[in-house]
Amino acid sequence: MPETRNGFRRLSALKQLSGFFKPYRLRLLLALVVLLVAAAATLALPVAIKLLIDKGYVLQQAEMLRRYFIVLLAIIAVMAVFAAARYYLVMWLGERIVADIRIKLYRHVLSMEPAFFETTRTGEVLSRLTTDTTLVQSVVGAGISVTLRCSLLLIGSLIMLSVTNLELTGLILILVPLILLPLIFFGRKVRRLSKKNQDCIAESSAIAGETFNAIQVLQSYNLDQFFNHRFGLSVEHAFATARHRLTARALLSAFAIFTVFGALLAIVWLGAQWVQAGKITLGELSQFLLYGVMVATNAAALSEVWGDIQRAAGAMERILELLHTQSGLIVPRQPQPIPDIIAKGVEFRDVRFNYPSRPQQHALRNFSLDVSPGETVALVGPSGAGKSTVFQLLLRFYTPQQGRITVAGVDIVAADPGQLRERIAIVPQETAIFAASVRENIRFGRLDAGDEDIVKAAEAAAADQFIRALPEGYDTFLGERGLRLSAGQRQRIAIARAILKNAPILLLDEATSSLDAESEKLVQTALQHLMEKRTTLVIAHRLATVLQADRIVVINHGQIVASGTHRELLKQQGLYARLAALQFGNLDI
Ligand SMILES: Nc1ncnc2c1ncn2[C@@H]1O[C@H](COP(=O)(O)OP(=O)(O)OP(=O)(O)O)[C@@H](O)[C@H]1O
Repeated sequence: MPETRNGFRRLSALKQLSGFFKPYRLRLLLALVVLLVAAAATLALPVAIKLLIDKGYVLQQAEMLRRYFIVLLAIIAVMAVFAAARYYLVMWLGERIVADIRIKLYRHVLSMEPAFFETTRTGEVLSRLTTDTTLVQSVVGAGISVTLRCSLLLIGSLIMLSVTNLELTGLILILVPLILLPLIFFGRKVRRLSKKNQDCIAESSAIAGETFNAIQVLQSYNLDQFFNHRFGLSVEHAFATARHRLTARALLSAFAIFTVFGALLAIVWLGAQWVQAGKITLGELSQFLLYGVMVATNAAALSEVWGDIQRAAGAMERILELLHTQSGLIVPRQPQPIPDIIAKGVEFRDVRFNYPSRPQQHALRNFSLDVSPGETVALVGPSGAGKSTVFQLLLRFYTPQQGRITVAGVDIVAADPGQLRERIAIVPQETAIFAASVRENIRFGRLDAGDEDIVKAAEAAAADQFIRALPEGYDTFLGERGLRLSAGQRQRIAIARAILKNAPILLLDEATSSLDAESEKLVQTALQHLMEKRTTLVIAHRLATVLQADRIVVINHGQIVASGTHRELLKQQGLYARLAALQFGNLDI
């Protein structure tokens, strides 16, 4: 029984759906009314048929017959109209609520701090956004409707049965569970087998996806035979599980048809004898049979939908867990405004920080750095020294455990993170290109920018020329399946984006990938434009950049170990001299 108890416990997750129903209370009420009317019409049908047979046919009264036919037609019309209205209203609610859940989930996930994405796999979040919400939709839409309708019809037809004939009702109450229990048992087995079948199909799709992505490697190593065999095995495995499922399903239908119709036959046989003996009328027997069928079909539908509801409750549980995850970023109630024109620059004062996932290891410690307005400071240090961490903290993706960071004299913890990020433009090492046109991709720097501003930004980023040479110029679609840009071109798009943003602070993570001399020159020119009159922090990988910087700060093990100009630092013969020799090669400048 623990599975059932667990099932009931899980159902409490579905209760939380009521909050999502709130804005649509009127529609919900209307759906319930429509549901009731449709159920009442369905329940009235056997009574009308009984009257038609007994009063119309048996008594051979033409006028009566016509009248009952009209009543029957009216009942059928009400059933049809209200069933359609019920379907539309209930399914509408399902679609609407799931759309609301999706929007809320996406908004929530987007507001999470980067630490959340370190511990949660993107695939998992995506699956909650798509698969889990679809499961919930099946319940909110069809599931609730089926449960309510079938419960109403089951109870209604049982009452009507007992009113019609108590003895036969007793017989039905014995027969229905006898038929249903094995059917439910078999049904579960079939469901388990179809899940297994789905998993096998998913596995073969995964193999196909993997090979299509690596098609060049696969062909160059002549691996087609190998993967043909592997894919074939996986498909055959899926076929074998499908065969199992089909066998079980076929047996299930044979059993269902035989038992259901057998039971009906038994009732008809018994009923026919009673009709002959004058115990009941023919109409009563027909009415009884119809209610009997209603009891059986609705009980079957309810048992079927129970599994769906449980699965949806599990999905809802996972969705709620995600919705209730709090972002670690604390936003002050009354944030201190950061002035637009930064007269005081950026200051790190005695900052100590370790990433949440590595509490023992300081990514930065005793870190103090002043960057004056308009100054360019180059950060240099070995891999893992903490250079990117400086950026992460300044953007307030994380909060330091000790010390403070101020921008224009305002402690960033007291500021609104949105406003803080408005004041900062970042050019990362790897440019994110979205599935949109070149123009839109640059516009992400400032969403309200006009087309002219975009072209100007692209010109300043030395990107205009290559963009115009693309098949559709600025309207060329970039992205996953779109045109591929070279590394240098991608960087210049990112620079154009940052120029368009026109923020007073610039964070620049220079790409380590080497560009050819021509692109290198273009990117450097673009960067010069970008750094003009901005307070700039740059993680430097190129000699030209360090030479241009007002100051170079050398970081090692999360601490500043030296600072000065290129020449000064070279003279000290310390870490910088060694790094520079390795990274920049020729130092005779
Ligand atoms: N998200 C994270 N979670 C845990 N530890 C991290 C995280 N990001 C960086 N670190 C660790 O913090 C330290 C500083 O990393 P950081 O990325 O700032 O170095 P870096 O100087 O930018 O290195 P590189 O030049 O290789 O990019 C490293 O030891 C790194 O392993």
